[in-house]
Amino acid sequence: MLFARSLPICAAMPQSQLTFAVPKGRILEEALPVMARAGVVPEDGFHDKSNRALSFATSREDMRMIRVRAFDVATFVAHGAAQLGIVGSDVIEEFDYSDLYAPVDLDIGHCHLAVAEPAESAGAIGSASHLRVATKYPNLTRRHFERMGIQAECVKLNGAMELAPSLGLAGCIVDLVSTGRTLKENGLVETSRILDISARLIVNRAALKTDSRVAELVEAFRADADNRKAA
Ligand SMILES: Nc1ncnc2c1ncn2[C@@H]1O[C@H](COP(=O)(O)OP(=O)(O)OP(=O)(O)O)[C@@H](O)[C@H]1O
Ligand SMILES: O=P(O)(O)OC[C@H]1O[C@H](OP(=O)(O)OP(=O)(O)O)[C@H](O)[C@@H]1O
Repeated sequence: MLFARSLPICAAMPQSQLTFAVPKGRILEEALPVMARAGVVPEDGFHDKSNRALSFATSREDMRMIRVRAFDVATFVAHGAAQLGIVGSDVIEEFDYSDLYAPVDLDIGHCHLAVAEPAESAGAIGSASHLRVATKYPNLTRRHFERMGIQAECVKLNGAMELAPSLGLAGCIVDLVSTGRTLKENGLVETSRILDISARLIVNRAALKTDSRVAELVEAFRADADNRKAA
């Protein structure tokens, strides 16, 4: 305590490292140019697919980039382990973390969350009072069906949801759709659209309040998004 009080206040004190979390899959390709325009470029090793490192230096000395699963981006940022991140609004809505703030819609990673049923019995769930649903999004799914007065029992899967109805695991699925090809090729049809999705810049609320670099980055991403909208 005595030591902390006697520390001199020095303007040139080194700043702590910022951590920027990005999802490792499909959003990444679209996110990298957006990040570059905001002044954040990962080191060359980031693009090497055989590289097993998860944390990378960036063009900013005071920032590293971590590459994690999409759902984990929100977890790292909400807990303050990363100050900033990019993630789909599906993930933000599913978790609903109070410490997470999503100030900029990046207008990339567009898709939507939908209910899909077997083509041969499409519409059948409308009359059910209880349903078994395969999904990666149990919270959004329960909320959606509650609004319809249907109790949804969710079977949590992490991928290949489309297999569940034909194998008797669930009556329908709630999953992401972009081209619709996966549904079609697996004998399913979309019967209800739940949520339109795009990728967002997310920040930890406490970091935004206490670190001016976070607020500056939010402004840089916002200016870029506004420029693209105006173009
Ligand atoms: N067709 C699509 N299918 C899945 N996600 C899509 C699609 N189109 C856009 N997205 C967005 O991409 C996000 C997934 O991002 P990404 O693939 O980069 O993460 P990931 O870490 O590889 O995901 P996972 O945890 O499934 O491995 C979704 O949360 C969604 O917001
Ligand atoms: O409408 P489409 O363009 O066909 O895209 C939708 C598919 O893409 C996603 O899966 P992904 O490829 O991310 O694999 P996953 O099943 O492992 O999540 C999603 O879960 C759908 O299965």
